[in-house]
Amino acid sequence: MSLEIIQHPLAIHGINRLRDRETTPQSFRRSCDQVTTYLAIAATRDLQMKEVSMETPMEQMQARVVDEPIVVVAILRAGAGMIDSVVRLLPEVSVGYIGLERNEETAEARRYYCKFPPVRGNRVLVVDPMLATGGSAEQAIEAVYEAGASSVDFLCIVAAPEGVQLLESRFPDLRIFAGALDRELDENKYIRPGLGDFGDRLYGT
Ligand SMILES: O=P(O)(O)OC[C@H]1O[C@H](OP(=O)(O)OP(=O)(O)O)[C@H](O)[C@@H]1O
Ligand SMILES: O=c1cc[nH]c(=O)[nH]1
Ligand SMILES: [Mg+2]
Repeated sequence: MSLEIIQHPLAIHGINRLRDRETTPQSFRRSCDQVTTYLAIAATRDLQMKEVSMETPMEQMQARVVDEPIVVVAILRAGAGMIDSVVRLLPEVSVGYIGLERNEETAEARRYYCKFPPVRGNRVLVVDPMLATGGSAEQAIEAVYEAGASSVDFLCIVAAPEGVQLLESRFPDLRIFAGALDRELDENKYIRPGLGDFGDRLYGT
C-alpha cells in the first residue's frame, strides 16, 4: 500500500478553508472541488498513453493521448461532492455509486445502495472525503475488487491514522491519495482536528 499526502500549497489552503467553521457552504463546495482536483491529478499522473498520428493546422505529427478507461466510484453521500471535479478532468470516466452510512452509535457503516458501471479489468478511483475508522472505505473497496477492478486508488480529503492502518492491512496493492493525515479519532470516531461531518456541511443537513 502507498500513501501520498498532497503537498501543493493551494490544496493545503483549500483543506484549511474546509476545516474553518466560519466557511460558508458556497466556499466549502468551492474548496472541496479545488482539493479534489489536486487529488485526481496526483492519482492520474501515471495514466497509460498511446501514440497517434494527427494533423495540426500546420503539419502532421505523432502525439500522445490518454489510453486507459477509468471508473470513479463515489461513496454516498459525501463522496458525491467529489465527482464533478474528477469528471471535469476525465470527461470519459464512467461513474459508480455505493451508499454507505455510519451508525451514529457504533460508527459501523451500513450499505444501502450500490450501482457500478462495468469495472472488470479497469482502474477504479474510489472517492470519499473522510477516511475515519476506514470501515466505509473498506466495504467500498472490497465491492470494487469483487466487481473485477484491476487496481484501486482511494482519494480522500482528510485521513485518520486508524483508517489508513485498516486499509493497509486489508489491501496491500491499494494507493491512497489524501489531502491531509490528521492526528487521531475521538471517542465518537470523528477525525481530530478534522472538519466535522463533511456530508452535513456540504449538504446543509
Ligand atoms: O471511515 P469511517 O469511520 O467509515 O467514516 C467515514 C465515512 O463517514 C462519512 O460518511 P457518513 O456515514 O457520515 O455518511 P454521509 O456521507 O451520508 O454523511 C464519510 O463521508 C465516510 O463515508
Ligand atoms: O470526522 C469525520 C468522520 C466521519 N465522517 C465525517 O464526515 N467526519
Ligand atoms: Mg455524514
